[in-house]
Amino acid sequence: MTTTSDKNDILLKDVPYKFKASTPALLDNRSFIGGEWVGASDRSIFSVYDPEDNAKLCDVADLGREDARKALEAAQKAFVSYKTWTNRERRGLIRRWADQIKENKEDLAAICTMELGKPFTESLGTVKYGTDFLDWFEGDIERQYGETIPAAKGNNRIFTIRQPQGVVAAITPWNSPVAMVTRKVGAAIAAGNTVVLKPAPETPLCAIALAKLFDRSGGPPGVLNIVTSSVEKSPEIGEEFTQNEIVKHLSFTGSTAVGRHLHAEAARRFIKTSMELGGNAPFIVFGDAKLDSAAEGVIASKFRSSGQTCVCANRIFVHRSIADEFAKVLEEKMNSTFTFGSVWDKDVNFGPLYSEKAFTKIKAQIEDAETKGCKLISSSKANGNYGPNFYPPTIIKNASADMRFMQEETFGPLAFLVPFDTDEEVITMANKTNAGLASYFYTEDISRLWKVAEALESGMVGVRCGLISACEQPFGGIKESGVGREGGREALDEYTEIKSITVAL
Ligand SMILES: NC(=O)c1ccc[n+]([C@@H]2O[C@H](COP(=O)([O-])OP(=O)(O)OC[C@H]3O[C@@H](n4cnc5c(N)ncnc54)[C@H](O)[C@@H]3O)[C@@H](O)[C@H]2O)c1
Ligand SMILES: N[C@@H](CC=O)C(=O)O
Repeated sequence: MTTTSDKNDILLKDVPYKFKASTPALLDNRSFIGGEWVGASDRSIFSVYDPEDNAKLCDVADLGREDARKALEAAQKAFVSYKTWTNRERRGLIRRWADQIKENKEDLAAICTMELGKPFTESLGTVKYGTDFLDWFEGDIERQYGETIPAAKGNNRIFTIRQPQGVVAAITPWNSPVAMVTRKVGAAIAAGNTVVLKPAPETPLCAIALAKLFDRSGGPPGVLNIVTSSVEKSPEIGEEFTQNEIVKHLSFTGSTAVGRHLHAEAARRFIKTSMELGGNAPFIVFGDAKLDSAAEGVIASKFRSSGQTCVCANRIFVHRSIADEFAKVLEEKMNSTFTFGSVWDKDVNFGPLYSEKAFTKIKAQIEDAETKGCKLISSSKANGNYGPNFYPPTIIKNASADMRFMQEETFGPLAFLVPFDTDEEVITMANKTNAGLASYFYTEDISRLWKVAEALESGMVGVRCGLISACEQPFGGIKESGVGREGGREALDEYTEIKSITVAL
């Protein structure tokens, strides 16, 4: 365990050399509990690294179970008065938070680029996507209606109201450190709950910055708490979240393996869960598809964030009659779309993987494909040295169903093209996975469009569209991709309890 010698040593003294923002004010390395900026009670710290060169960026407070308990208690205390706020008052808070983020979007994007390695221009897009959720919840919160239900007994009158649940414990992944926070925390707080958030150890700085902006928006102490922790200590935070009776809802986004464990632990105490887990999206190009637009769809879906999103196309099925021609069109688009270089250069739109671990995983899928005789075509423009975790956008022709990527998320920029012959065959292959998050397909045939959209086993389907993520859409999966929906009209329902009230006249 690494510790600091002095209680105040944790405070950042030097701004990390990579942080190119107008003001360093948003950058902090402490946790936020009950409105106070704090280090770990045992003073331990962990390091955050730069994905562009693996150099250390800074140390961050490494909180443990006891600190998590304090944060839950602070959230519980805050709930007592926060639950009495009217919907309009909460709406005002969400509005001010969103405005603060918009005013500081460049600084927040710079923090995202620094800790995730996302090109700065893409980070600005991700900050906008994250703020969209707050705009959406702000609009929705005053429309949380109940119902009047005709009673079977003549003298009874039944109606329903929606109430906040209490303390929400939230855990987020590294791959979308702004939007995954606002999508959860924004909905929970808009609905009247208080929150303890544990961000990913790889990208805690965006969550800390978001809490600073929440604080500046007049968020009451304890309504939002941030508990930063290392990879080693995250499981003990998870234990506290699932065992402490204060927690009424565990909202998790991350891998299916960790989600399965937390879901089972939460079930022991009947804690409500929202589980946004891994995907393995099929992307089908039928023989009648417009090849240009299908190739654009693959570029958008497969290579967004260098292939590191849960909804990225993972298995690309192409009808055999157009397979060679499609690979050519895709290669041309790939070569004309991406610009490589420093992630701080505004023209650069493709960055490194987030870590050495991610790089090792995709290398294993590449070796598997090469051993099985596949041909790899990498972007011809990626001819410089872009750092140790960089892998160029790559097409893998003639991939087959016996390869590793068919059953595991690639989470990297590898476009595996698998030929198919019939609609029935491709739907069977597309559904042959435990994941069920997103699916995509391209066709010009209206009857096929409906049949395939209904047959695909996933929570979300993109038809002639490679980018489906939006604040107004119910985002979530079926099968082992999770439970519940975030965003859309369903989001606030997820964070409220429905209560029926029967009045006898
Ligand atoms: N469905 C969605 O909306 C969605 C969105 C983004 C990412 N994801 C998925 O997330 C995964 C990538 O993220 P990751 O690598 O950070 O996932 P991960 O499951 O390893 O980690 C996610 C979070 O859980 C924490 N964690 C790990 N073990 C824990 C434990 N025992 N108790 C408590 N917390 C624990 C981590 O520190 C991190 O904060 C991919 O599978 C991706 O598909 C899903
Ligand atoms: N950021 C992604 C989620 C998965 O990684 C999205 O919302 O599209």
